[in-house]
Amino acid sequence: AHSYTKYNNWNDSWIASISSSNPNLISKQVIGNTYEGRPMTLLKLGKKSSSSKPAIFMDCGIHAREWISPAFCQWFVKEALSTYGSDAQMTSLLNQMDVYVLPVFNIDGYDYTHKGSRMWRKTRSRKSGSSCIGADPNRNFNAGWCTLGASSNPCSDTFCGYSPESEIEVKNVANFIRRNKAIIKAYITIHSYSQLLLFPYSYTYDLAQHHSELMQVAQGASAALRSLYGTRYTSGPGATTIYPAAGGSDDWAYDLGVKYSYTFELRDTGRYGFLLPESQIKPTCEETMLAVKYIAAYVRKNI
Ligand SMILES: Nc1ncc(C[C@H](C[SeH])C(=O)O)cc1Cl
Ligand SMILES: [Zn+2]
Ligand SMILES: [Zn+2]
Ligand SMILES: [Zn+2]
Ligand SMILES: [Zn+2]
Ligand SMILES: [Zn+2]
Repeated sequence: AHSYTKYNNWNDSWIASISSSNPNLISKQVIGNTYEGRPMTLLKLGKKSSSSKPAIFMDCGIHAREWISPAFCQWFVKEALSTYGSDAQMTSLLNQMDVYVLPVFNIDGYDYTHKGSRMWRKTRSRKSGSSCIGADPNRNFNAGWCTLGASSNPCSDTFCGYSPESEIEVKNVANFIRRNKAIIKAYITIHSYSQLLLFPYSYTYDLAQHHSELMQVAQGASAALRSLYGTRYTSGPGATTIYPAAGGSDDWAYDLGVKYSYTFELRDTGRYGFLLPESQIKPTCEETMLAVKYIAAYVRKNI
């Protein structure tokens, strides 16, 4: 059975049940399949409307071993549906915008961490000529592709792929965002761990055009997050806040024109790392809800 306070392996039973639970607020669409043929189902949250509303796109599970990430996307969907009508921020958000949620980006890799090696990070694609498997989806986007902080060695955990968007999962998501870039006002991608709120750029030390605004919003979101349990986050551009690296989804979305583009690195700071205990799922998700709702509210007021 499904539990929001356990790490569930990917299975479309939750997707199927949650996406049919409230036709006025949630629907689903498959944006393509993974390398191993699993459907990438995108959930669309928002008050049903005949015309398309401005939207936020959020993905989880780009990196297979970062289990708290998909747990958060599931939590967000549950909270959105259960607090719509009672929570003012969530009600306004879903009335005025749509929120697209991709609960698990890298399904093949995520499934492999349950059945194979827990510390797997990449996709599970195979190419003749190499015995090594997969590429790092967050080095495979067409944003300074493979220029720094990535490897062209297929056996590396940060292998950038054979070309930009060579990974079908990356291609599927990039296509959806490209097709909908007129309505997508914000991109949020959830990772772990380190407790960071990152924004462009990672592929260069140059400051983004909207650096000061992005920093302001990040600091507000981190403060909202800290207000619940005191969890401390560091905000800043990826290059100086974590490490310089190219091919990331946030940089790509930003350069496409999605101004509010953020990467979350959730709990913790290294004690458990990727193996965050299930006892921390609830507190981590509740505090992160505050940060995501802060960003969403800011975007909504600045459409
Ligand atoms: N644009 C980016 N934004 C964030 C990060 C950090 C994540 C942390 Se898991 C990664 O290494 O892929 C990396 C890049 Cl390349
Ligand atoms: Zn389940
Ligand atoms: Zn499992
Ligand atoms: Zn990651
Ligand atoms: Zn990480
Ligand atoms: Zn809650």
